[in-house]
This record gives sequence, structure tokens and C-alpha cells, in this order.
Amino acid sequence: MAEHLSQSELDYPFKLLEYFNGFRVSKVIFSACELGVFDLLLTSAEPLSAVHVARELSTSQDGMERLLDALVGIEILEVEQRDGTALYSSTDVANLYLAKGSAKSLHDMIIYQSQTIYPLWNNMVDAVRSVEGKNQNEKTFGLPAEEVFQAMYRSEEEMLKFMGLMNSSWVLDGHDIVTAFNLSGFRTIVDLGGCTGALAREMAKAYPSSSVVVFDLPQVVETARKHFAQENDRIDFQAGDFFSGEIPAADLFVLARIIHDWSEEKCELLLKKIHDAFCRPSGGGVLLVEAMLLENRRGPVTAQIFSLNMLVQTEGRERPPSQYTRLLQRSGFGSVQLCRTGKSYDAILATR
Ligand SMILES: C[S@@+](CC[C@H](N)C(=O)[O-])C[C@H]1O[C@@H](n2cnc3c(N)ncnc32)[C@H](O)[C@@H]1O
Repeated sequence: MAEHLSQSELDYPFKLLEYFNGFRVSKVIFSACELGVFDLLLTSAEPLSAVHVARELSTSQDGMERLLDALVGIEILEVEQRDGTALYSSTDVANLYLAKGSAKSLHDMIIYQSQTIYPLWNNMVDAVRSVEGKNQNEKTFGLPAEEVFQAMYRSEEEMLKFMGLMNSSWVLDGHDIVTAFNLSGFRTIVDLGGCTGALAREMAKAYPSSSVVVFDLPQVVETARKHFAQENDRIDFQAGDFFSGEIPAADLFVLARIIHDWSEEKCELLLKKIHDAFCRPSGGGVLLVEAMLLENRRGPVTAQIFSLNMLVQTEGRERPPSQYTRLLQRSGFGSVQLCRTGKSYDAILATR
């Protein structure tokens, strides 16, 4: 049997081992973030020993030394030996992306992945077995599966963590998304489920002549105003419920990572509601922002993994372009254009 295998097939077990190790590598980064390793090293004027870091962060010396060495191994920290003592220092990458304060920090994303996504994924086998496609909020956190956002917002702390996660995604992809199409013709833009306003701010930056409103649930709007507002903010917030209440009129509606949360029926309901809420009788648009699957089912692996994440956490899924097009056409939209950005998220622009 083995003689029929190609070299890459013979080497495949090593690739599998690399995949298995992936979760351990994530845990190394998550643990260092939760303990505050990157924040401490960022603020230290000189490299620190494991003893010093352990004392400052109230950990064991042995555990901290192993953690710091693993961070050196994955090239997130640097180490030098002085008089027989290992001294650890941060890298630009750690300072920029992993420490808390930086404008490009992924710290909130990491904390959410570690404390919420990780426990949900521990129940992936049950999620895949569930014939009704039930999410794993009940089994993981003891919360009803039907109320997706009540589960996500079960405490103020959880809401802040989720909003931090949403906010940090647009640090990486925001500009590519808002410039995927020329949207300058849309003067009134409403970002439905716009959360902290991170994508809306990118929109306002790219299209200074347009007004941009973030529409979200009342408690989210309140938290966004309190924790995520920026000086000279050019965006406005409006509170409401896009399923049970009215939505404001607009020329362009943005639905970023909204369609992937919900069942086909709820998505169609929302898109039809949007179709009836345009400011002008013709020319309105809707911009969907999602991680699009390939039509041939061969990737991208990030979108396939997001789709599994939707299975454990929501009612929804990721979709290939043909399914978005069908959904939009069934809701009354005539023209549909797609743009793959090459990053995690893609854009779909539909007009009436
Ligand atoms: C997955 S998040 C996406 C957030 C944001 N669009 C982004 O991409 O960063 C879904 C958003 O929809 C909001 N949402 C959920 N149900 C809603 C409803 N019924 N009415 C208004 N907003 C809702 C949530 O509060 C959350 O901000």
C-alpha cells in the first residue's frame, strides 16, 4: 500500500501533527494574553527574567519559564542570555498586535476566543450530531439555544468581550471592505447590527460626504457609546430591533456578519424589510460582508471554520456566492456583484 503513496502523502502525518499542535499554540498565546505577559514586557524598559515576570504576574516560576520559552519558539518574544540568566523581551509584533493598548491590538479577539469560543468548540461533536442544528449555548453555558444574542450578552462583561472581538476584526479588514466597491453614490448609509461602529467609522472615512448611522439593539448602542466612542466621531447611533421593530430609511444598508447568524427564513425576512426601506424609489443598495465559501466546496478553510463556528454558536452558516445571490434575488434585489478581498471577509453589493 505504502509504495503507491506520493511523497506528500507519506509526509501527511507530519501535517496532521502540525494541525493537532495548532490548538496548543493558540493556548500558549491565549494564556500569555490572559496573564498580561505582553502588557508587562511592553512597559518594561529592559528585558526581564522569568523570575521577575512570574513575580509581577503572580504565577509559578517554572510555568512562566516554559510559557516564555514557547513564546520565543513561535517568534513572538525574544530571549538573550546574560550571566547564565535568560532575559525575555517583546517583539514589534507582540507590542502591536498582542499588547492591550495598541490601536491594532487583537487582545479582545484573543480573550473572546479563549474564554467563549474555545469552550463552545469543546462541544463540536454534539453540534455535528444535532439533527436540528442546535447551537451549543445550552450545553456550554446553560443558556437557551433559541436566544442567540441573549446568550452572547449574558452579562455586561460578556457583551464587552464580544463587542471587543467585533471591533478588532475591522482593524485588519475594514479598509478593504469599504473600498471593495465605489459606494460614494450612496449618501445615507445605515449599518444594521453595526455593533461598536468600527466598520461604520471606516465607511465614514472613505466616504466623507455620506452620513453613516449604526443601528443595533438598545443595550449594544448604550455600551458602544460608553466604551467605543471616539473623539470627533462622524457616525451616529440609533437603537432598535431589526426583526421586530422599524428600521431607518437609507440609500445603502450594510449587513456585516449578520446574514451568517440567522436561518434562511429570517435572512429573507430581513432583506425584504430592507428592500422596502430605501430612501429613494430606485437605486438603493445593500452591502453584505461575509466570509464567502467557494462554490466547489474546496475552501477557503477560514470560511469553512467560521461556518462550523456558526453551528456551535448561532442559527446560521457561511455560504457560497450562489446562495447569497439566490437569497438576494428572492428578496427583490436585481443586480448582485461579488468581490473577494483575499482577506478574511468578502463583500457582496446588491441593488434594486
Ligand atoms: C455578529 S455581530 C456583527 C457586528 C458588526 N456588524 C461587525 O461586523 O462587526 C451581529 C450584530 O447584530 C446585532 N443584532 C443582533 N440581533 C439584532 C436585532 N434583532 N436588531 C438589531 N441588531 C441586532 C448584534 O447586537 C451584533 O452587534
